[in-house]
Amino acid sequence: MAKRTYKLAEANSLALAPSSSPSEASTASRPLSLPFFHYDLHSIGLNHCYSCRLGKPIWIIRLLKTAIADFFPTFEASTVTTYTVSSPYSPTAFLAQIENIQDVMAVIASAPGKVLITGGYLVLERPNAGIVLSTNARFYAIVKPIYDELMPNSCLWSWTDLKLTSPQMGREAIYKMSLKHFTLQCTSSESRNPFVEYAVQYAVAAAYATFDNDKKDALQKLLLKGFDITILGGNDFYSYRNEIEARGLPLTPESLASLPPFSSITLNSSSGESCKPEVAKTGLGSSAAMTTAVVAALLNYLGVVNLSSSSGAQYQENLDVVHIIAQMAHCIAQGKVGSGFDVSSAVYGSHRYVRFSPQVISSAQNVIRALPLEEVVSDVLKGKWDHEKTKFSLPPLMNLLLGEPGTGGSSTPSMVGAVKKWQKADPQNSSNTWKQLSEANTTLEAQLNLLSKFAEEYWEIYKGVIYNCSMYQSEKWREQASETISQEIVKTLFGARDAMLNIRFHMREMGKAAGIPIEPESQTQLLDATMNMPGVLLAGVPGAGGFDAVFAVTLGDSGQNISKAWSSHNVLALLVREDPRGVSLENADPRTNQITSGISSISIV
Ligand SMILES: Nc1ncnc2c1ncn2[C@@H]1O[C@H](COP(=O)(O)OP(=O)(O)O)[C@@H](O)[C@H]1O
Ligand SMILES: C[C@@](O)(CCOP(=O)(O)OP(=O)(O)O)CC(=O)O
Repeated sequence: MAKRTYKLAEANSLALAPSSSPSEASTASRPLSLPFFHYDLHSIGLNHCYSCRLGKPIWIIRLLKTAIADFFPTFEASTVTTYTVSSPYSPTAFLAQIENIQDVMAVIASAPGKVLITGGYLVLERPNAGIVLSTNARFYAIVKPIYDELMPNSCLWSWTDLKLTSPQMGREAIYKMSLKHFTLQCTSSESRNPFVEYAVQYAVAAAYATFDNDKKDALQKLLLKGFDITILGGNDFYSYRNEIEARGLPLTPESLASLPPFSSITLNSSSGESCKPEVAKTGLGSSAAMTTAVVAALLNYLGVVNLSSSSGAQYQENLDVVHIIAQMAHCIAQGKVGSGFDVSSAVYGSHRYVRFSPQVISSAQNVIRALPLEEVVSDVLKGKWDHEKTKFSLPPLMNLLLGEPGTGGSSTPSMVGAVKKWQKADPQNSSNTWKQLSEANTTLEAQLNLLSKFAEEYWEIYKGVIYNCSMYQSEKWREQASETISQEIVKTLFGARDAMLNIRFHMREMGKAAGIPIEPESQTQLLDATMNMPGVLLAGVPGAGGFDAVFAVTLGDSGQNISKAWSSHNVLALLVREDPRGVSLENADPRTNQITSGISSISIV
């Protein structure tokens, strides 16, 4: 066969597009010029990896083969003798990644990060609602057995092994888990991860609580093989401003895109800055997405739920089980029952949320438990979960944009504590502010829903208005509308803007009264400047506010210009966008996808 070179057209899409020459192929759409390596997979020993995995093809080979087979339906493995790849990974790094990535037994689940655009603080109390958008930032959990075979006599053991790896934090913790009480003992001295620890305990207890005796025997065997759990958070969850500055790169999304996937996480120094959390984060809800991904992967692995077909009533019931176990684990690990919107969006995706009544998980909160964990979990599973989730998404042709003004974020629990203290100390003024905030939140939601309705009923007119307005500052929008429907649409755009301005005003008042920086002065200046940029509908501080990344809702294609304008304000536009998908199972280790998308060409000889 003649040597031919193909370009991998899209990240993660395995479609192969012919390219005219190898040199053209190797410059395929990479954001920044990284060093490229060209090598033949056989020469770096990939054949060996291929054959030593009990005859099971490892992902990379399988994916490459699928890609090639798609292109040449008659392709057979034996007809290809050489795969040459061009990749930003050196041969050693490529192999090291691949060695990490295999195993047919592995269950991989992912859950999204979120942005709470309305309802910060209020959503803590029923029946206030919050609008939460899930994002394309995803957290992954990979669960597989530690041992392929059961050890002799292992059926007599009452402990199993748990290994938890967080490569981005350089952490690995080893535990022993009691199969009787589901307690965990950390046998390595590494720092612990309470979110994952509770996720494991509750997921295993949920399996015992729901299985009949036959299934319990099989469960016991599976548990005795141990759990090997790897957690990986997408770069979007973390702040990389310092790295970008240290590398001398511009503060742009392109620089962010040039970072290796699943980069190491920067820890904030604990030099007395009480407002700074442990990890330098963007505020997308990493702990909730992590807990949800681990719970979903484990519940699937153990056979409690089956998320592999994503429709129907059974699927919804399965999601509800993941939601309950993830809420329990997240609340107990955090040491407080928050509103739960972040776990809810990690499970269900974008929606309008009303919290669950906190007493539904009170039996899990009793430190001195009279009941075995299995019964506690069973109780909570059967409890009256009264949270509400209503479909919500941004109106068409509108985009979510996030900008990071500083680095490191704020600590939410201390801000919530301050607001609660103010509510107690000044009940009258605080309830007044809450009432006005609640009205403004409702108005914004209504205006956005109305815009979606206009899009549905008058698509062409809607599209025209949005694209026209996307090019101008809001003060020029009225000039863009000549007839009644267009004028109504523009009026609704202003309705949404005004509601947001109201929300911001009352959030600032609340911050001043409670003595905390909900919309600090620096953010006010940034948000005012942003709302005056062409094509910006609205901007605000998400969730609890503070120094986390700010959000903007932009019209049409104006986002790119806003990223540039932010860059000149020393604000880093993130790569995050709205993605309404909630928790899901994945076909492959995300690091494999990154490898295949990092390969710009394959030459077949
Ligand atoms: N990749 C990771 N590996 C291990 N733990 C992580 C990882 N990402 C986040 N965490 C945990 O989650 C915590 C941050 O969660 P949280 O305070 O809820 O922030 P966020 O605003 O992102 O939700 C971190 O302090 C850490 O304990
Ligand atoms: C104050 C809140 O209503 C919203 C907090 O919103 P954030 O989005 O700031 O949350 P974290 O991910 O915990 O930082 C508290 C709550 O509802 O839990």
